[in-house]
Amino acid sequence: MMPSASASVLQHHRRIMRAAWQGMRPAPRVATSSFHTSRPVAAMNPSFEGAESSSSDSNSKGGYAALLRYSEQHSTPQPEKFATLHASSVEHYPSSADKTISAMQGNFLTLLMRMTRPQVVLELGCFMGYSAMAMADGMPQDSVLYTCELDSRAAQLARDLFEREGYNDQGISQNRQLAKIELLEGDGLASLQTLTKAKSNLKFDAVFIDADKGNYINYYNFIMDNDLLSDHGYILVDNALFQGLVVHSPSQDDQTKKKGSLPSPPPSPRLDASSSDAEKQKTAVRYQKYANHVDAFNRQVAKDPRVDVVLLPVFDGLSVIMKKSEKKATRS
Ligand SMILES: C[S@@+](CC[C@H](N)C(=O)[O-])C[C@H]1O[C@@H](n2cnc3c(N)ncnc32)[C@H](O)[C@@H]1O
Repeated sequence: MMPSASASVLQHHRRIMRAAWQGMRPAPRVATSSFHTSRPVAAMNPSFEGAESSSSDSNSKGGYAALLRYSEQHSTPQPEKFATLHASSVEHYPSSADKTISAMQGNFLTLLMRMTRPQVVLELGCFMGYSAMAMADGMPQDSVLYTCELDSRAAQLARDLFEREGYNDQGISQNRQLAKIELLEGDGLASLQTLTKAKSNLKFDAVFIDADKGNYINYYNFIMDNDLLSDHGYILVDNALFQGLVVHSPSQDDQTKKKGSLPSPPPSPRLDASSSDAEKQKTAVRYQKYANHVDAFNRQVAKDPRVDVVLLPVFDGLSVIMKKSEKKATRS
C-alpha cells in the first residue's frame, strides 16, 4: 500500500532525524506537501532530544516530527511554485536536491525580507534558485538581488526559472512588482570582485552565504574588509551548525567533544546499499571537513570586534551577523 502524503512526510522527517543524528543529509524526497524539509534541521536542539529513539514520533513527548508538523500546520504555506521548483530539483539533481533550504526556511527568508526591506541583496550559492526566489518575494519591487552560482547547469535552470516567473531584466519594463534577480555565473568570490569593481559604492542590505563551506571565511572577509554592508545591513550564514558536526571539529574542547566519536558510517543517499565501509567512511570524513571549515568560520566571526553575531540553532544552524552599532563600538 502506498503511504499517505503525511505518512511519507513523517517517514522523511524520521530519516532526517536519523541522518542528522549521524551527521549526514537525508535522501531527497519528491515534494508531496507544501512543506518539504530537505535539510537536517535543528536535531541538535535539546528540545528535540529523544525524538530519534521514539517509536511513535507523533506521540513522543518532545518528538521532533510532531513539533515540526505542528509548526507547519501553524505557518502560512508557501506558494505552489516552490513545491514545483523543489520537485524539479529532485528531477535534475536526484542525489543532491537536498541542497536547497527547506520550505520553512524559505518562508522565514521571505518574511525577513518583508520586515527589513533590503534594496540590494547578495546571495552566494544559488543552486536552482529556491532561496533566491524566497528572498525576492519579500523584497521591495524596485530592489535587486545578485545571486552567484558556480555550477553552469544549475545556473541555467535558475535563469530559466527567474525568466519564467518574471524576476529577470525584462520584467522591469512591465510595471514590475517583483524584485529583480541577477544571476552571476562562476566562482562567487570572483563574481563579487567583478561586481564591486563595476559598481562603485555598492552596499548590501542583506547577504545570504550558502555556497562552498571552505570559502565562507573568504566571502565574509571580502565583505567586511571592503565595507560592503550598508549601515543596517546584515549577513545570514546557512549551515552554521553543519548537521551537528561542528561540535566534533578539532577545535572543540575535549570536555565537550566526545572523543573518537566521528559519526558512524552514514546512511548516505548518495551511496547505495552495496557501498563499502571504506566509501562510507570517506564520505563521513569529507563531511567532517566541511564542518571543520564552518567551525573555523564561526570562531573567527565570534571573535571579530567589528560585528555582533547570533548563531541560531534553527534549520541547519543560521548565523545572523551585523556590524556593531557606533554606540556599542565606542563603548567596548
Ligand atoms: C547549498 S547550495 C545553495 C542552495 C540555495 N541557496 C538554495 O537554498 O536553493 C550551494 C551552491 O553553491 C554552489 N557553489 C559551490 N561553490 C561555489 C563557488 N565557489 N562559487 C559560487 N557558487 C558555488 C554549488 O554549486 C551549489 O549550487
